[in-house]
Amino acid sequence: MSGRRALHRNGNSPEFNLALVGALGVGKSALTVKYITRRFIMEYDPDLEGTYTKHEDWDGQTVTVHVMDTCDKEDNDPSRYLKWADAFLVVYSITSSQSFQVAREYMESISLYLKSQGRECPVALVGNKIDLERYRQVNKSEGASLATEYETVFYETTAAEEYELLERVFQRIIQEAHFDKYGHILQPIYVADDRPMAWGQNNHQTLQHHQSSQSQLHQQQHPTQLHPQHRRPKSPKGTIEKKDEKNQQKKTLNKFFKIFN
Ligand SMILES: Nc1nc2c(ncn2[C@@H]2O[C@H](COP(=O)(O)OP(=O)(O)OP(=O)(O)O)[C@@H](O)[C@H]2O)c(=O)[nH]1
Repeated sequence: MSGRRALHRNGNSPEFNLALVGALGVGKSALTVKYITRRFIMEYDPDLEGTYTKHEDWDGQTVTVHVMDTCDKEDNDPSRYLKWADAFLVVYSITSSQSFQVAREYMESISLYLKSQGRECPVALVGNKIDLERYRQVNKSEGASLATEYETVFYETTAAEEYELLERVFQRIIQEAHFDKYGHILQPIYVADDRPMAWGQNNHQTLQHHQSSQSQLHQQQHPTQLHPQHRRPKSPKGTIEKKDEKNQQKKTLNKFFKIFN
């Protein structure tokens, strides 16, 4: 093994706050718990808002991910998660057109909030419950087009089936959040011939495992995912040099995603 590893710039362990938002019943709790525990649990208290933490081993370093399963009620102030989050997953259920409308409203309000703060932040639009295809009310193309409108990535997934189906959603958003927060790419481990290998021991992934899950996911991803330069270009911060450097790194990031897809 060549041991080409990314060293974290400031020596601290990367840490991210991800907020899942969306209408009631779309599966925010199910996705959160599945990501944290790899288990699908059928019922949750609908009024319970919780934050869960997972430590992942990426490229030999511990990445700490805090996930907030939000529960918006009329009198709740959304700034609790808008201020807190480094990245957002806007979730709807493919079996509910109404939840898709709510997702649209979330996309708009998050976008307005970030603009008002001069912030850039990764957002992913996630259509959940694809195991319930026969009850589908929201076409994949509608999801893709909403994501394109807001220049975000788009996934369809399910909390009820293979862990890998949703793992990729979280991994992608974590990688983007890492790039935005720390300015460099969280790299996978490399083997001697420079091919990506496992993402980390705690992820229990082998190359073969990873490739098969990626090929499944490829079917479900919107093409803009493979071309990050086509999305989220708004409100760049910092100097032009910094921007160029970031663009260069984004291209590299893009290359990694191509490798995995
Ligand atoms: N078949 C299927 N059911 C799911 C999936 N995700 C969630 N569910 C079910 O949908 C229902 C609502 O899921 P929750 O995770 O509670 O949804 P939520 O978005 O957290 O909504 P609240 O708990 O009401 O805030 C539960 O009965 C889950 O078991 C999925 O991917 N597939």
